[in-house]
Order: sequence, then C-alpha cells, then structure tokens
Amino acid sequence: MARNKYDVDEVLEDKFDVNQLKRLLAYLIPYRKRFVSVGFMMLSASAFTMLIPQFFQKVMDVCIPNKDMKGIAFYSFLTLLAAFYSAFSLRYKIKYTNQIGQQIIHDMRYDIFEHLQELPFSYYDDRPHGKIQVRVVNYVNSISDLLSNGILNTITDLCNLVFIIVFMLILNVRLTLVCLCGLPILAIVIVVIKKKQRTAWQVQSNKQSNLNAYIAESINGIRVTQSFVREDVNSGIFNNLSGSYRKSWMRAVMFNFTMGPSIDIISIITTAAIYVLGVSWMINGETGITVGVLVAFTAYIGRFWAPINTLAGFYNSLLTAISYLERIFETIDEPVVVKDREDAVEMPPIHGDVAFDHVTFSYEPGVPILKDVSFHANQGQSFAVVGPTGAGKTTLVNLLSRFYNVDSGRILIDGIDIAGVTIRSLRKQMGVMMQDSFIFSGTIMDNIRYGNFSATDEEVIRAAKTVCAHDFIMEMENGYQTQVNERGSRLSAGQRQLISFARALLADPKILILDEATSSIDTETEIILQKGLNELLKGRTSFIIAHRLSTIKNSSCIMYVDKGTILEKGTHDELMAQKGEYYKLYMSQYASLM
Ligand SMILES: Nc1ncnc2c1ncn2[C@@H]1O[C@H](COP(=O)(O)OP(=O)(O)OP(=O)(O)O)[C@@H](O)[C@H]1O
Repeated sequence: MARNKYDVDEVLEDKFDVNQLKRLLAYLIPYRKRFVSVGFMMLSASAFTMLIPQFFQKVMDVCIPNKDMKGIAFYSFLTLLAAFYSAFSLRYKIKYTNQIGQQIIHDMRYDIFEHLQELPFSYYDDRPHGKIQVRVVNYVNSISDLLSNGILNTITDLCNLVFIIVFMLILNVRLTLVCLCGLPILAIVIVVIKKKQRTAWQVQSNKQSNLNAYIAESINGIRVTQSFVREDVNSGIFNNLSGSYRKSWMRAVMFNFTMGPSIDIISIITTAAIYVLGVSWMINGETGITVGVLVAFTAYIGRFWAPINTLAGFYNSLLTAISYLERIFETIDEPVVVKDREDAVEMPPIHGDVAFDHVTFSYEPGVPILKDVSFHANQGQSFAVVGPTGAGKTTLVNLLSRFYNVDSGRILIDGIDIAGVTIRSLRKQMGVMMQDSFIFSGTIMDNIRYGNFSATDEEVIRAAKTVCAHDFIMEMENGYQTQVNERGSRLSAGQRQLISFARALLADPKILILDEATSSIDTETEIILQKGLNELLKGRTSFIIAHRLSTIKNSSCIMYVDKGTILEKGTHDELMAQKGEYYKLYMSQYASLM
C-alpha cells in the first residue's frame, strides 16, 4: 500500500482469488478430526431426518388403509428417534463449531500479530494504525463464523440436498424434474448480482477500515483536538466517514437480501406447479402418484429450498469474507523488507567501533535523506549528532540498529557489515532510547525491564538511580510497582524520558543511542543526570542527538548534520574555533550567557 490516510480507500482486488480460500481452509487442517466428527454427526442426523417423509408416506399409503396400528407406532417411534438424534447432533455441532471457530480466530490473529511484529518501521510509516488494527480484530472475527459454521453447514446442506433429490426421485421422477426447473432461474439471479455484490462488500470493508483509522487517530490526538477546539470539525469528518460506511453497508446487504426473496419466489412458484401438476396427474390416474406420495413430496420440497437458502447465505458470507480475507492475507504476505540475509551470521559480542562508509538512504525512492555519509567512531567514544530539524539525525541513528535498509554504502560495527548479521543479535546488543519515549501499560518496573527481561529488581533499580529516576519513582504510591497507562499518561514527559532512559541502559549495551534523551528534563535534573551519564558512558560508544547543546559539549566528537550530510565534525572547541554552523547554533542558544 502506498502512503495512506484515513479517508483514502485501499485498492480493490479485481479478481476473486481462489488461492485465498485454499489458504483459509489450511487453518482448518489442525482441527480436521473434530471437524470431520461434527460433519459425520450432522450428515447422519440429516440422513435420518430425511427418512421422516418416507415414514409419513408408509403410514398414509400402507398402515392407515390396513389399520396397522403397530406399523403406525413403529414409524412414530422412528420419527421421534430421528428428532432426538437430530437435536443431540445439533448441540454437538454448536459446541464444537464454536470451539473450532474461536481456535481459528486465535491462530489467524496470532499469525498476523507475529508478522506485524517483524514488519519494519517503513510499513507503519505508510499507513494509519487504525487500518492495521481493523484487520487483526474485526476482519478476523468476521470470517471465523464462515470457517467453522459456514463450511460445515454448507457441506451438510449440500449432502442434504443430494439426499432430498434422491428421495424425491425415488418418490416420483417427473415431480422431481418440475422442482429442479427452479434452479436455472436461481443461477441467473446469482450471475447477475455476483460482481456488484462482491464490489459492494469490498467497498464496505474499505469504509470500515477508514472509519477505524479515523477513530484511532482521533483518540491518539484527543489532547490536540481539545486544545485547538476542533471537536466540531472532527465530528463532521467522523459523520462523513460513518455515513459512507453506513451507505456502503446498506448497499452490500441489499445485494445479500436480493437472494432470500428470490429463492422464496422461485420456491413458491415450483411448489405451486407441483401441486397443480401433481394433483391433475393423480386425478388423471397416472401411476405412482398417490395422496401419500404427494404429501411426502411436498414435505421434501419444503426441505429442498431450505438448504438452498442456507447455501445462498453461505455464498453471501463468502463474498463478504473474501473482501476481508484479501486484507488479512495482504498483511500476512507483506514482505519483511528488513530481514536477515540467508547467509546472515550472529553478531559477535560488540566492542563498539562504528563506521559509516558512504551511506546513502531514502525513505521514498529518489528523495535521499542521507547522502554519502561517512564517519568513524572508535570504541568508547561519545558522538553527538546536532543540526536543524529534519536534517536527518534520527534517520542516521536508526540505520545503526538496521530499522531500515541503506540504499548504498555500508555500516560497520567492529569492522563487520551489519547487513550481514542477524537483526536479533545486533539489536540485542544496542541500547536505544527513541525520541518518542513509549510507555507500555504495566508497572514502572516492567517498563524499565523491557530493556532486558532477565534483569533483576536490583539491576532495574540501579539503572533508574543512574538516570535519576529513582526518586520520583519512589514518590509514587507503589514505587516501582505503580501501574502506568499505555503511553504513560500518568507521567510527565520528563518522567517518561527518564524511564525509557533507564530501559535503554538496562541492557548494558556497548553502543548506546540517545535520541533527544533529555529534551523534556529540567535543567537541575539534567545536571545531576549528566554526571551519572558521563560515568555510565565510559567504555561505551554512544550516539547522542540533542538540541540543547549543553548536554553534548563534552562529547568526543560532534557532528553537525544538515540536509543529510555531515557539514562539520570535531570537538566542541574545534567546532567553535571554526566559527561555522555549529558555532552559530551554539551562540544562538548561549550567547546571552557568555
Ligand atoms: N518515515 C518517514 N518517511 C518519509 N520521510 C521521513 C520519514 N521520517 C523522516 N522523514 C524525513 O526525513 C528527514 C529527516 O528526518 P529525521 O527525523 O531524521 O530528522 P531529524 O534531524 O532527526 O529531525 P528532528 O531534529 O526534528 O528530530 C525529514 O525531512 C523528514 O521529513
């Protein structure tokens, strides 16, 4: 998908791809035994109940004329038995189809979620997150019923249909042919509406996706919305999106509802024809048509159209489901563009020597963000990256963890090209604190431990103390066990930064990346933090992005980046002496204090 927004529909697949159905059926394979057992129960029950009209016929044509009470009792008993067996198998079916359905939902969601975890940043950069959520939650839900109940009902209904046709043929061939005349008419109805119906469901799934994307975006941006009093405008946008969704839904179900009444009309016409023709043939004394045969036959006609109605319903839900399946499999098939090469090796324990060798990178083809960047950081050096907004600083450090693939050039750690090592072994040895200090729901302890799951409580606390987070954490009602919300809405921006700082440290990485780590921290805390940090950075190679230049003054090397190239490089004193861009930036911040 190209860059997408909440009000931009995703591209519709033109053709119905049967492979998607095959892939869907593959989800059933692990549960095939249970599935077959339910199918067997349903089929045996329906075969048994199909005999009921035959029992009626025997009672009417044989037992009643012969006043055979034993025969009547016998057939009544068989009818009762068939009814009980059918009720029992129905209960069995409901229980296990639900179980299988839920299991399949779980499996499919797991596959999507697992894949989503592997997809690179670029995937998330390009689409609203609400559109991803709707696939994992709503779309998967919508197809589970089709997989469990739908397929079973279809199989049993198809078999029912065969049973019924066989029994009808046994009763009377000519009447059966009259009944079957209705099927070609139904086929015409299906062919006429099929394409429109499919498109209508695809449009509906797009509109649902758009609506979801907007809801997710609005919730995330609620603070900005309220600050700028945009509630009315947003409600208007929501109203439009919701209105389009409603319209698309109504149009799609309208096609579905065309089927039921069409089948009813065809069924009424054929039944009427059978009454008229059957009775006239009986009056004319044609052989093989008795009152019993007519009663039994009309009982079968009722049953003949019921499975066709269910099959039509299945066909409807199949078309609905296909539009969801396209999106689900599209997500599962989304290529993981940042992945291990086939010959990738484990990254050996990192010492911390880092080199960029003529690195060029672009997010979008033809728009390079980093242009032929080269530099070398020795083990243990602290490298500061400064420069104007949008210069490419974050991009540069993101490449070090291989969050994106470079277009050309190499990034070497300890002389090893990181393109040739496994991503896992590389990232496990890096400590990254991103600009967006994300906090997960859970305790503060859990949030810091995110950096290293095997860390003890003491290690977590030590990391928090190093970054001066310990005091504010201890002031919270349950200290490290205090629950925080997703995104850390209970915490101040500075507190969130300190927690993610501690998280980055906990992995004891040889390379530490701090992207605006202290931008929201007050100057007093920052001064204390700086002391701890200086201690901590010893022996580690660090890349620090900072707008506040006081924090990076003592770095081994400062790189001034602008428009994707390194314009200046050196120590603070060297760059100040150069009186170039860094000098100007520094003076703009601190001239009044000098
Ligand atoms: N995911 C993305 N897709 C496309 N372009 C992007 C993406 N992320 C960043 N950019 C563009 O790349 C350029 C560099 O962005 P980057 O975030 O690296 O800048 P920065 O120097 O870290 O800025 P800041 O100081 O504001 O954080 C910007 O022009 C930005 O618009």
